[in-house]
Amino acid sequence: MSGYDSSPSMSSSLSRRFSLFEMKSATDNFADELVIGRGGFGKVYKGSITDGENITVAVKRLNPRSRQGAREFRTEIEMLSRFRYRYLVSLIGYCDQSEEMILVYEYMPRGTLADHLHKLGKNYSAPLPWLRRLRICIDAARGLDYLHIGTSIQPGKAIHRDVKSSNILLDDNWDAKISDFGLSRLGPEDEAYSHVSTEVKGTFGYLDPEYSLTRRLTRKSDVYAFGVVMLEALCGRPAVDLSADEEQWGLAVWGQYCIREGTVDEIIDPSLREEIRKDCLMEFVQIADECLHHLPRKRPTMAEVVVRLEFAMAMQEGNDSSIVFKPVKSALALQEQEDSSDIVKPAKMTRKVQPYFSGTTSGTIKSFRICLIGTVKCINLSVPTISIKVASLLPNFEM
Ligand SMILES: Nc1ncnc2c1ncn2[C@@H]1O[C@H](COP(=O)(O)OP(=O)(O)OP(=O)(O)O)[C@@H](O)[C@H]1O
Repeated sequence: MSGYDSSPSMSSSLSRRFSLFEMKSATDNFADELVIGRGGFGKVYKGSITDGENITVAVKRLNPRSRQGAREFRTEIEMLSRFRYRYLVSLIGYCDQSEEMILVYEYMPRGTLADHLHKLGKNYSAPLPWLRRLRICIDAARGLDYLHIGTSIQPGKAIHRDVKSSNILLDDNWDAKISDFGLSRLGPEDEAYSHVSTEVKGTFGYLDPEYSLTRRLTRKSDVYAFGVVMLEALCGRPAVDLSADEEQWGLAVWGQYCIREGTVDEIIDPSLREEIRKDCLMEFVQIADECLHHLPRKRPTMAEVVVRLEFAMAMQEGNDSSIVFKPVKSALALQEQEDSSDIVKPAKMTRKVQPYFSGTTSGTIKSFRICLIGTVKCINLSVPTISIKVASLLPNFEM
């Protein structure tokens, strides 16, 4: 029996149900040469199915022994059958036969935003130009806005809960789409700040501190994570970098500190310095800073983020030739400078990770690195699902 109960309400007429035989022939019996990626819940293969014509697909084979995986498998099908939009990756179908749980997606040939930002030199030779990064951010923001609010034709009302650069996929035209809905939640129905109480889930480096503390999940937790993605795009740094100096381990805190100190130039991706217009950079940095505000209600909605990113893009595309890089402070930073209690200063961290909050909760850390600072040793762990005492990798705040 499969770990997934495929009641008729679960499967959508829009998603095709494949047999295991079809999945094996699509992936040459799950051949290793066809593996294009690995996530915490299994391998992803490049495959081919026929539906009148040959279609290239991405086949995600989940670990059948993972109970958590079974839940996420069901959620992914429910969400992607309900929400269909050009900025969300499309689910073509699924297979739930003989203990197997397999998802079939449209194939995204240019991989993930994370690949292009953090795997330069491996699969990708040239850094992404600034305009492309901006467009990718706008596409991803549109996808999230749709998920949060929907359109007049199709209401949204969901929270993604695992927004990160490795869940932003890129197609042939560099159009970006949000993927990985296994952790997402439906609701709440009404205004942006209403919440649902849930176990704390997500990925370190992107977790909204307020959600981590209170378990009150709102759309603003996605906005926070999106702010981290924006900083990644600007800086070319991962959300958590344990090989950096201790005060720079968490990009969210480090980035905000630099924004408020007017030292963004220290962390901006060097390949972008000649490209970014000052006014565009100011706007971009200000949006990111607001997305990362410690109070969820002070963060913008994704709809506002879309509009403002489009504005930033218009600035970048303007004809004015004053493309200069100068350190900037966001308006928010300037406004809050008056209130010193709001200024976040990353303190020098002690060697051991400081708990930013505590409490036993279930975290889906699908893969992370433990780096022994000062040595070159890195251990890659892949843990399907674990229960943890949550300790954020963010440094302590000096108040
Ligand atoms: N639709 C797709 N088209 C092309 N490649 C894909 C697609 N979906 C996933 N991949 C590749 O497979 C990799 C693993 O994806 P997956 O969603 O399983 O894990 P992840 O999001 O990277 O990590 P995790 O889900 O564990 O947090 C991705 O990084 C990407 O390279």
